[in-house]
Amino acid sequence: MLNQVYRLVAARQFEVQTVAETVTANDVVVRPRYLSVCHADTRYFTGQRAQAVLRKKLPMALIHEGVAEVVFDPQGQLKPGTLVTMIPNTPVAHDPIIKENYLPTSKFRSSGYDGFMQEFICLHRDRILPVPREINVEVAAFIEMVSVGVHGLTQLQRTMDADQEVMGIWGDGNLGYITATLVKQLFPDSRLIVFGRHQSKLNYFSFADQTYVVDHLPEKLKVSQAIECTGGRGSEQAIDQIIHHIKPMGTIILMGVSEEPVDIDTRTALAEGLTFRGVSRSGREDFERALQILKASPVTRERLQNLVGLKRQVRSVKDMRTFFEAALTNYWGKAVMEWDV
Ligand SMILES: NC(=O)C1=CN([C@@H]2O[C@H](COP(=O)(O)OP(=O)(O)OC[C@H]3O[C@@H](n4cnc5c(N)ncnc54)[C@H](OP(=O)(O)O)[C@@H]3O)[C@@H](O)[C@H]2O)C=CC1
Ligand SMILES: O=C(CO)[C@H](O)[C@H](O)COP(=O)(O)O
Ligand SMILES: [Zn+2]
Repeated sequence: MLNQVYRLVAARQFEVQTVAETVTANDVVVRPRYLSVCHADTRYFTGQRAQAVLRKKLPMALIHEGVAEVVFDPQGQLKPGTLVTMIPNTPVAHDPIIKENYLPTSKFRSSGYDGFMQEFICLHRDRILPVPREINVEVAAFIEMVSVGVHGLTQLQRTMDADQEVMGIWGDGNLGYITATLVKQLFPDSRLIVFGRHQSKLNYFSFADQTYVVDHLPEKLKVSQAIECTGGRGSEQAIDQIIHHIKPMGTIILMGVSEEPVDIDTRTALAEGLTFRGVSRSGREDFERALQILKASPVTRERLQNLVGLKRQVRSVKDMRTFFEAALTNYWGKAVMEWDV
């Protein structure tokens, strides 16, 4: 099969390249319909990664969040037109202990391997899952980020002590919002507090029990467990604040990505017996759990609909660049492309 792949070749520059691909009986060919932008993609688009990283990874098709429709299933199990979510992590090995998203051999799309900005995508059949009809296509575009939130909270459940009284989320952006909606489903009896930098963004978290702008925290405020969803330079301040506002022996889930190493007050972390758990990406089981939650919970679907911040049709290489530029200045929510190339 000859495929058109839309690759980032240098900062802010996309090019179409024709690639010959072999479709085996274990694959399914899909056509992307709606694609959603992650911070990881904008870091490549703007050339924010280290030069050595860019040299190694580009040219590469961006995007690892998206929904597609089936074009051809060699086994005839999936009908053409079936809406599917695509799992960007592609494991090439199995380990009884290490999850697929932490295996160094796994290939992750739009991080060294071509992402979803393609005419067709040929995926192994275990890398797609049908999307229940209850889920709106724009929300379906960012199921991957929902699955990362699910993975983070699953890891929290496996690590934390018995105290579920107050869950604290640091970060008032996309990941913070998604994780907050999931906390309401997975920890229904807990109080949810969201900590952010912008009152105008915190206003969207109307379902949280409390929100705070981070420069006005009551000294005595304590959370039982904490989830960091800030990333970038903000994560140092967030981690420091978490260390000083979490109860002894609490667990801190770290999800934000920082280009530079950040300082951590280990003296206090040691004295209070804190646990830090890094969480990155997700695997098939997290996608399955995310789909179950979305199917079963109309209120979660409604809340996630509020996260669609920018939606535009993309039909050409020129549109791709214009869309990414618009995504960079989009203040609230996910930027979703209606992929029509
Ligand atoms: N682990 C994983 O697998 C994944 C990680 N990520 C990462 O998560 C991070 C967040 O992504 P996303 O939500 O899309 O980004 P957003 O920019 O939408 O959200 C981050 C928000 O956190 C705010 N913030 C910054 N510093 C603090 C602070 N100290 N306390 C509270 N809030 C703060 C930011 O404000 P301001 O803009 O003013 O700085 C911004 O509003 C990124 O680094 C992204 O790469 C994303 C997906 C998956
Ligand atoms: O967004 C993510 C998962 O959804 C990850 O943060 C992303 O994959 C990290 O990749 P990279 O190392 O290329 O920045
Ligand atoms: Zn991502």
